[in-house]
Amino acid sequence: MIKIDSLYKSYDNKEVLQNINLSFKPGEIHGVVGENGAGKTTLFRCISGMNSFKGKINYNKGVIKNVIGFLPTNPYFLSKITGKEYLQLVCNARKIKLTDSKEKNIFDLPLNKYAETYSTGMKKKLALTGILLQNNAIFILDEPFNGVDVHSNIVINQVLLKLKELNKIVILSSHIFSTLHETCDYLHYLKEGRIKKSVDKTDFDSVEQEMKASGIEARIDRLNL
Ligand SMILES: Nc1ncnc2c1ncn2[C@@H]1O[C@H](COP(=O)(O)OP(=O)(O)OP(=O)(O)O)[C@@H](O)[C@H]1O
Repeated sequence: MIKIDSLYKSYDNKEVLQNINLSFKPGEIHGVVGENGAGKTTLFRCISGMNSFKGKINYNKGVIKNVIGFLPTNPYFLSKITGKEYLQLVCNARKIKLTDSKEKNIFDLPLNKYAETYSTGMKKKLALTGILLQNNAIFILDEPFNGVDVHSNIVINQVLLKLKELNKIVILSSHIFSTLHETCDYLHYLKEGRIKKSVDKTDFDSVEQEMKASGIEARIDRLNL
């Protein structure tokens, strides 16, 4: 289990996460939702050990960074590295033997091409394949569905459910409620750096309504259409 207690994070004296208290158990899929700039990526970076923070993040089964697969919103690849070489590299990092990259290429990516030349969606799928091959215990997926085609979205949905079945901890962000409904067990609504609401599946609609209602009409009125 991952347990976050009283987490605070500031950038240049500006507090972007305040008093975050959350726990994530194996076999659970958690969605983190919130407007742009609410702090989702910052929270993910803190959990992954990429950001410093105040407070506690404990994992009862060892060191998080050794067992975590983090999928960034926009994965970045070194130049002159093919998709196949990238998969080899991430497997080497975990001392995992990659025997047949062709068979593991579930998104039918052009593995012999340089990864930096891939489209946005292809880059995301390559990075996701990489963390799946690493056999991680924890998956943090920052907008996994964004920029990915419909068929791949269905594959990712199925992958998430498989990870749940395998007792992994999965934490993701998305702005697409229908997808969250299909995959997540819990939703955490982050607003201006604070958890405004945490709900289980039976209450997802209330979060959706609350997010949609937050000032939409007043904003549109300002345009004087
Ligand atoms: N490296 C940084 N330096 C300074 N401020 C940052 C940095 N990264 C993020 N921020 C600020 O922290 C706040 C939270 O950003 P974050 O990227 O975590 O939001 P988010 O919820 O992931 O947004 P989005 O939905 O647009 O991806 C924002 O106000 C952002 O401007």
